[in-house]
Amino acid sequence: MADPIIQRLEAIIAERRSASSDSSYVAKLSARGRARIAQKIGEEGVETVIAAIKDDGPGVISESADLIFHLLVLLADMGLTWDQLLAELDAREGTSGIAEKASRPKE
Ligand SMILES: N=c1c2ncn([C@@H]3O[C@H](COP(=O)(O)OP(=O)(O)OP(=O)(O)O)[C@@H](O)[C@H]3O)c2ncn1[C@@H]1O[C@H](COP(=O)(O)O)[C@@H](O)[C@H]1O
Repeated sequence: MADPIIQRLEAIIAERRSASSDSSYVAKLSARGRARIAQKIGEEGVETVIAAIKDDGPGVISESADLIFHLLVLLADMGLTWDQLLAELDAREGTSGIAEKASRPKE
């Protein structure tokens, strides 16, 4: 079960997706389409990497929060949930990382 803050954010994002783009960042970003949402995840990921390389702990926390927020916006756009993501992690628990990689579908 998702953490309460994640549950609240999922509910807020679901509600804000259909708000006015003038008053809501979620609505504005969602209106720009899935490719733009996905691009934001890439941008926030790069900003997290840069903060990590600079050994900037508060920066990593802040950029990671942006990253998770934008991931939630993407999941909502695709009709997916954080609980599904947690279930995937849960299914991997206790397996070796090497074995897990070998069991993944080939890309
Ligand atoms: N957690 C967040 C959150 N984290 C980051 N952001 C926004 O994400 C953006 C990231 O900054 P960037 O500089 O990369 O992007 P930008 O220049 O603003 O926008 P782009 O044109 O580049 O896409 C900023 O505008 C932040 O305000 C967030 N916006 C909203 N939320 C949550 O979503 C809720 C609903 O927000 P609204 O949709 O605005 O009502 C809020 O109450 C918050 O709880």
